[in-house]
Formats: sequence, C-alpha cells, structure tokens
Amino acid sequence: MTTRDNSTTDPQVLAELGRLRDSIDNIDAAVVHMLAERFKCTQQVGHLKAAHQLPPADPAREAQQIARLRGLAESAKLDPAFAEKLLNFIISEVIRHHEQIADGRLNGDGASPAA
Ligand SMILES: C=C(O[C@@H]1C=C(C(=O)O)C=C[C@H]1O)C(=O)O
Repeated sequence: MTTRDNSTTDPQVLAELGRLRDSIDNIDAAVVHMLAERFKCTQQVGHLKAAHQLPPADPAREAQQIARLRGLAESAKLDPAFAEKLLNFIISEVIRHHEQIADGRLNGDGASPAA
C-alpha cells in the first residue's frame, strides 16, 4: 500500500478523520477514568483481603467474570477473545497490587501504584 501526506487529501475527508479522532480521544479518556475507578475499588479489595488473610487471586471469581464478559462482548459485537485477553491483563495487574499490599509494599487507595 502506498502512503502520502495530508496536503493533497480532500478537506472533507480530513474533517471526517478529525471528527472520528475527537470521538476516539473522548472514548480513551472515559476508559482511563473508568479504569482509575476500577483500580480504586480493587485496591480496597486488596486491603480487605490482606487484613483478613485472604489470597490475592480468586480464580473462581475470575472464571465467572470472563464468562460474563465474553457474553457481553458477543452481544456488543466485540471479539470475545479480545475481551477475555483485556480482562486477564487488567486482573493480572490487580493481583500484582494485591500481592504488594499483602507484603506491605503498597499503601493508600492505589490511584497511582508503585511500579
Ligand atoms: C478484585 C479481586 O481480586 C482479584 C482481581 C479480580 C478483578 O480484578 O476483577 C478478580 C478476582 C481476583 O483474582 C476480587 O477477588 O474480587
């Protein structure tokens, strides 16, 4: 496929591209805000688990979430395999935080966890 810069592209095409990118930027911002809220909740779960000697990971709960999310993805015409991969990626980070909390390496509400 050949590529070229924007200088000769129809202004209407560029306007449409700009409009779509504005929506993409809004969606990305919403995703970041929703993830931040999710991590605030999961940090609290991590502290609760650590205080009551519960394990950081709960595979049975994860299996339920994956099954539910795959169903939601299918209804929304999103690839269920992609939805599962994304959820697993997020959950693995949550479990890492929970292990840090249990080891006393992470405090606070976890809005910006240590690396
Ligand atoms: C948040 C929890 O801890 C872990 C993280 C999960 C998640 O991010 O959704 C789900 C299950 C657990 O492996 C939980 O047990 O609810």
